[in-house]
Amino acid sequence: MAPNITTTKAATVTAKAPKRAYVTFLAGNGDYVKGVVGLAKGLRKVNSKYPLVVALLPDVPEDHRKILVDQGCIIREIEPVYPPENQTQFAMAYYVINYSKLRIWEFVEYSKMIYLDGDIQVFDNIDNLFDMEDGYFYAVMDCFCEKTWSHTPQYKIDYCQQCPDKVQWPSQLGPKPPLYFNAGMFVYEPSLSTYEDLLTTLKVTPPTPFAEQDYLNMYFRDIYRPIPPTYNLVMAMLWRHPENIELDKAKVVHYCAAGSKPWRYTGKEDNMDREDIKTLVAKWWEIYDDESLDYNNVVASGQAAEADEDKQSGLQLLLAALSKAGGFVHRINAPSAA
Ligand SMILES: O=c1ccn([C@@H]2O[C@H](COP(=O)(O)OP(=O)(O)O)[C@@H](O)[C@H]2O)c(=O)[nH]1
Ligand SMILES: OC[C@H]1O[C@H](O[C@@H]2[C@@H](O)[C@H](O)[C@@H](O)[C@H](O)[C@@H]2O)[C@H](O)[C@@H](O)[C@H]1O
Ligand SMILES: [Mn+2]
Repeated sequence: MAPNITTTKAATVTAKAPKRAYVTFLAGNGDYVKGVVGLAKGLRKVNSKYPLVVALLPDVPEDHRKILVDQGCIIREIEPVYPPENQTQFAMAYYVINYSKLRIWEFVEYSKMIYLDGDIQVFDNIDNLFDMEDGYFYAVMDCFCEKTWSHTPQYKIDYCQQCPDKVQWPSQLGPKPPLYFNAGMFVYEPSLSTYEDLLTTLKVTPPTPFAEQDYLNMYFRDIYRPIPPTYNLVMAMLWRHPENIELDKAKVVHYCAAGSKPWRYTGKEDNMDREDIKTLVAKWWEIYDDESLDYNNVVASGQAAEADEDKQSGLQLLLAALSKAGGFVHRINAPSAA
């Protein structure tokens, strides 16, 4: 029921709500900044209630930082984190910088955060994930079928957690690997004690091909809870396990397959000429190119709407005062009695 013109002062003082935010990671002076701009605009398009924090390495240039601030991002410079000296061949050489993601556990001004890679786009609102039960690490299960996994026993025997009944795990290989998540998207709670322990444990953990993704899976294996693939569509699932995917239900798309980064897309790599990939890349560019989603335009249009609202409410106040002077009070905005 709409209030009449007299208003009452809010008497209650609300307790400070725990702060929540999305967070991503940016390194280097290359084109991943486009991924982060796209992510910031995508979160705005789905009307997320929470800001996007960008944890960035010192090598991110000033002009890229300004682009991100102009898109409403909160930028936080972090120091790199390197794994112990090792001879490991990472699945991708640049994965070594991904250990720096661990710094986001230090952002304890936030009670809960959702980490999203810069090559992720959010096409539907996922703010609900912040309300999941505390004390767990939530992420989507990965797939072992791409050749990036060729170093693993599961790849060699054609075993994948996405279809555990296809190939039985042979007992001679020891226990079946625990559920394994993709570290491009996860829901977590920043904590200084966890942060310190992550860095201390890293010093004595030999690095492995999927770098911080392997490490996070090892570290959080006891509190990891899988969430549906709608929250992180790992691109290779489209051709590896289409039976597990409902593309039109994908809320979050992870452009992690080789050649799928929208801002570098040529369509030449394996699987990149698929119609669904072309559509997903086009959907990413639609958001990236949409100027109405630019932070400054959204603020400006919000200010215009506010000014218009003020004008409207000023007019209504005047009308009400006039009608009161005439002996009766208009109920403002009151829906006409049915
Ligand atoms: O040169 C780089 C490489 C990686 N990243 C960040 O690290 C994340 C993980 O790398 P990537 O997504 O390429 O790994 P993938 O998911 O494709 O294995 C990226 O999404 C970016 O947020 C970056 O900022 N600059
Ligand atoms: O540093 C290791 C990276 O490992 C993961 O990417 C992989 C993984 O998804 C494989 O399963 C795919 O086959 C592969 O294409 C993809 O690059 C994370 O997405 C990324 O954030 C980061 O942790
Ligand atoms: Mn990624």
